[in-house]
Amino acid sequence: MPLPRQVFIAVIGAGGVGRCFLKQLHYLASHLCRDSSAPTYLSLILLSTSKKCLRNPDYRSLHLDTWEQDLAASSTAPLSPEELAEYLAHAPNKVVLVDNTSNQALADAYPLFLHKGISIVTPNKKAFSSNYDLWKSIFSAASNGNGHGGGYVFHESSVGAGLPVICTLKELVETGDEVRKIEGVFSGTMSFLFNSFMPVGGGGGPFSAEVKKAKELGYTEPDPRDDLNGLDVARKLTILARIAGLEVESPTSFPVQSLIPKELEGCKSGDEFLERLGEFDGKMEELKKQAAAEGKVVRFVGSVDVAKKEVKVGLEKFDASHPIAALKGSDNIISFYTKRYGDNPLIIQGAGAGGEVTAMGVTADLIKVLRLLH
Ligand SMILES: NC(=O)C1=CN([C@@H]2O[C@H](COP(=O)(O)OP(=O)(O)OC[C@H]3O[C@@H](n4cnc5c(N)ncnc54)[C@H](OP(=O)(O)O)[C@@H]3O)[C@@H](O)[C@H]2O)C=CC1
Ligand SMILES: N[C@@H](CC=O)C(=O)O
Ligand code: NA
Repeated sequence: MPLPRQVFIAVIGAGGVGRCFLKQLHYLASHLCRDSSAPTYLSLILLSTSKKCLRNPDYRSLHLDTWEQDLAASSTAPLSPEELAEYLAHAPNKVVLVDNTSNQALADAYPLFLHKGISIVTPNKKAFSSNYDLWKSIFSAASNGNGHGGGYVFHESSVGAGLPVICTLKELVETGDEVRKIEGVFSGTMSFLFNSFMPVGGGGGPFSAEVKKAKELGYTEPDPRDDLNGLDVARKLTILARIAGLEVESPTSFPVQSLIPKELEGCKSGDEFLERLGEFDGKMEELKKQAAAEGKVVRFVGSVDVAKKEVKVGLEKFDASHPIAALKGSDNIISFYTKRYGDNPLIIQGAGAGGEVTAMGVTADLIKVLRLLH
């Protein structure tokens, strides 16, 4: 007999973000079940990486305190998205799927999960920034705002990690403000790279060494080339532009500046790319010198001009006194220019990458779904 107000959780991906999410889920589950007035029991019923899967055939709970050893000991292969949807659709309680991967096939299956009443929370940008048809299928299958029995979907951490970027933009739009322009630094990796390699006042180590550091710190995409080619920022701007009402077809349908040297475009793997990147440190030093000669620094930025229907992504020079030049660490800064806010934009700033802050956005989205399910 299922416990009252029990919700099943299936987690795909246990990397930098996934393992922080599992820790936060453990905290949340133990707090929610102690609420004597309305306890909610969260049960982890499936956990999968690209190589292994952990699940009990009768949907019995997995152990949140020993998942790592249990997963390592498992010899069960991961399910395909279709098998996963089937398995979760037959669960005797409501299910929330937590996609902590950057997998496109799983993202393509979101409409299938939602149609089956399975809710989704995720930091994965792929579903919301690929072709516009997928975006439409996801939001017509989801119950968000139209309550027709599908699951709910939330993806706050797909832009600005845990920073409240998507919910803020949605509230501006839903309350009738006119969003005119969104601009800023949207990549934790790019922010870290340029803040460290080209700090205001001079100094900074070789560019390639900072790229390796950003990967070690868990800021980059699984393959750091997805950050350096500008596509990660282009995906985030595609998501924001769509929420602001622009029908952007894909993240490659507007100008995106890539920092991948032409000679390294053919690298077979991210590791080969990282090994050879040092050969191009001289070019980045040149860029730094040119900007310094004008008393400026270079930063990787993006913008959505809603009125002009223009999106762009690339390098720009900034005076040392500009707030973008003064960012630290992996900070993002995102400015919303709207009719209500006039010339003084609404600004959101803070860490834009990292396991804990990204998982926080995912866990907060899970809490939003739990409130809607009950
Ligand atoms: N890191 C960050 O700061 C931020 C990340 N994000 C997004 O969060 C997501 C996760 O990022 P991060 O944790 O850093 O990435 P990692 O590479 O550290 O982890 C990815 C995890 O997903 C698993 N995985 C990949 N493909 C599949 C698949 N087909 N089936 C099951 N599991 C799969 C991997 O399995 P295996 O262990 O077997 O390789 C791994 O456990 C990405 O979409 C990223 O864009 C968003 C905001 C910030
Ligand atoms: N690789 C991304 C992670 C968050 O989306 C970044 O660096 O911003
Ligand atoms: Na966010």
